[in-house]
Amino acid sequence: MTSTLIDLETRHVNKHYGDFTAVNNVSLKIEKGSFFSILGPSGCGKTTLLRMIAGFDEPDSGDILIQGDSMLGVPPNKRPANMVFQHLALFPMMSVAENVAYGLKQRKVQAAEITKRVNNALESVDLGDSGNKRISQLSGGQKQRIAIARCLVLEPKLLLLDEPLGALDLKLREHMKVELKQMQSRVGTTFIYITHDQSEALVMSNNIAVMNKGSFEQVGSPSDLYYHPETAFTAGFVGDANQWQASVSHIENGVCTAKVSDGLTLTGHINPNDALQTGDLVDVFVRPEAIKIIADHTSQNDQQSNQVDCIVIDLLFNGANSTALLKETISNKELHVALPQTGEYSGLQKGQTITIAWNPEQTHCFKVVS
Ligand SMILES: Nc1ncnc2c1ncn2[C@@H]1O[C@H](COP(=O)(O)OP(=O)(O)OP(=O)(O)O)[C@@H](O)[C@H]1O
Repeated sequence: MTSTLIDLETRHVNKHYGDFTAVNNVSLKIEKGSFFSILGPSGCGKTTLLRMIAGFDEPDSGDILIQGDSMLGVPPNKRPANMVFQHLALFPMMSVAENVAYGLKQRKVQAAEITKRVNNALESVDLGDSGNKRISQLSGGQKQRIAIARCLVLEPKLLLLDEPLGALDLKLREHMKVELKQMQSRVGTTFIYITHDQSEALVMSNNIAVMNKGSFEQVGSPSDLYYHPETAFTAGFVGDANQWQASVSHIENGVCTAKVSDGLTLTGHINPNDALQTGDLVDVFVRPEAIKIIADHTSQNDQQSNQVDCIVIDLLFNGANSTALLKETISNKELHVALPQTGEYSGLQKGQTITIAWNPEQTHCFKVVS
């Protein structure tokens, strides 16, 4: 039986700045050769965690192991990990190849070996023909790839990437997402990528840790996090969602019915980790693509669960991601509904009243913790 190799393990890692807890009891295991992202809002502790993995900061307690060896007290340059920063520090006076060779020269590697490894590293980032160029001759995305090649040439076990696409414009960022994912699977090095951008994390990663206020909320594959969020924070942060707060009136077989204060009734799946009781408040989440427009306005005196009349406020065209902005007529809440590209709803008009509905299976309810 083959056992999975773990490249990085953190055990109950904590980091405080005075009274403030920046990283709170974080334990994780990252498999060799995977693309792992740490996703969370600004200030949640991502960079602090990555800096401890790289060795720029030490944890107050807990342990960090790379391929089974504790890294406590090991300086950054002695760890088999390299870090790519958002603002790269390429040397403008050197050629591309000299930039990539820099770390190997510092390590006194022989000239012929340096040439071979630099060429391989440039090939791996698809810039095999750019060795003689000046840094100023490269585009933003090419510079970012050189920064990665400069780390890959040192053959680290872990490549740590701190929001490396943050400084690029939107179009280039979209392009680089795909490039980075392909590059990682080509070289096979374990990538640990931190970002506040959920679409970057979803597109590139094998696994993602969602981080909030110094702790991990959930670790899982992109589709796990998207379809089976385990906390309200994950449901709201990963992907788009419509959200209500409602009071639970009935519980049966893992499903609850809850009423929004103005009368809208919602039915959805209860988070298995919540010990929910009648009368509790729940946050209820429904994805825009889970909602169906079931009819032109049908006047209903008897409101059914997960069904409501809405007025079309606006149609937000964004190619395949087009949505309708609606206002539901019971609580006046604004909702986003995905518009399928089949042309099904092409006749929709601003100001029109329609009826929408959605399935309890695609509705997630989380107990509000006061
Ligand atoms: N050296 C420090 N001294 C005091 N507080 C710090 C220090 N470094 C970070 N912090 C605080 O710790 C928290 C986490 O910071 P960190 O940089 O890890 O967040 P982040 O998730 O990477 O955010 P961003 O996406 O904005 O970079 C923040 O509230 C920050 O103000």
